[in-house]
Amino acid sequence: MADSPKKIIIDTDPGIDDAMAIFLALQSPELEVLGLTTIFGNVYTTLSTKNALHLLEIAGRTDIPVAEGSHVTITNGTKLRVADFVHGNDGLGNQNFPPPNGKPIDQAAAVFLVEQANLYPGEVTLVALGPLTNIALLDSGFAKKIGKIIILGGAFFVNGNVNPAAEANIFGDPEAADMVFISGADVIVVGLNVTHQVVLTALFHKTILEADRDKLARSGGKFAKYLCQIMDIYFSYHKDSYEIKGVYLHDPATLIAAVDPSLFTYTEGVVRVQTTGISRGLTILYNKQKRFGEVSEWCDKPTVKVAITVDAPAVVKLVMDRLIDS
Ligand SMILES: O=c1[nH]cnc2c1ncn2[C@@H]1O[C@H](CO)[C@@H](O)[C@H]1O
Repeated sequence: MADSPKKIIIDTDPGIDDAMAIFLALQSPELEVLGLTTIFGNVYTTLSTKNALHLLEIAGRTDIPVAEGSHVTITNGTKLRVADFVHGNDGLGNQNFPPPNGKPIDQAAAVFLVEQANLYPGEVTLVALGPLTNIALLDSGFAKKIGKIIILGGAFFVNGNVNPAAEANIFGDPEAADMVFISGADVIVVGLNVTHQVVLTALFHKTILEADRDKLARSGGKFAKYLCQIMDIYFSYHKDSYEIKGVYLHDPATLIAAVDPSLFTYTEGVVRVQTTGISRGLTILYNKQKRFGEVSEWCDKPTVKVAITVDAPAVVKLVMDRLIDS
């Protein structure tokens, strides 16, 4: 008998690549989406919630609940940095879609997460695609009850994307991220060192006939077409910032780690987050290759699994196939 699908909750800040990851999840028979929880990051939380509801309406999956998350960081910070220059003012490529008809459920994200983890102890995978505030709000009981947390965040041994030190999700709430990394939960972290290898190619000159973007546009896939409609700004941001003819698939690659973790390799160690100074948001992995003599902030802390390599062609193929076949 086939395994029953893996129950997942996606904590998200949609976001163009979040939209892609949400659609992918809905297209993956290996997964059952229990709900979406929202957070600030690419946009403010209120807009994340609207976008999550909108995307579920586009998908015809209004049966899936959306629980709104925190509007402030774990330290009550309100000066949030959102990435409208990456995703547009509306988070979805400046398309001015009509507001969604649906509403979030009455439960806050943190309450919904605890309820689902209690309902299915050890069985729920939380895929965290934004800053980690909602998860840091939960106590140690949650770390024990949740099956796995797969996090898009950090930059291990490479530069960040907010500045040379910090990746955007960790930079959004460094204190929260540090709490989650040492929470003792079964955590997998997928950082920029891996997601920057997973590129969806674009046609910018006529010699690349079979760019991924064109295959999506030419396909009849409902999700592929919708994504092509919203993705222009994401492509031009990558061209301007990185001079690449394509886009990084941060959120979709992380979602694929829930579908098939064997497409990645991992190293295990303690991860801490720098919370002060010019390197605020820096993720530091202690890989345990040396036993240090002095007691430090890395001693006796639970380890997490950090993705180190990825079968990028296989991940891109899975993403493409599932969006085209929709
Ligand atoms: O330069 C950037 N600043 C802020 N957010 C970014 C930037 N580039 C990409 N992302 C967004 O942050 C997550 C990965 O770090 C992804 O959700 C991506 O869309």
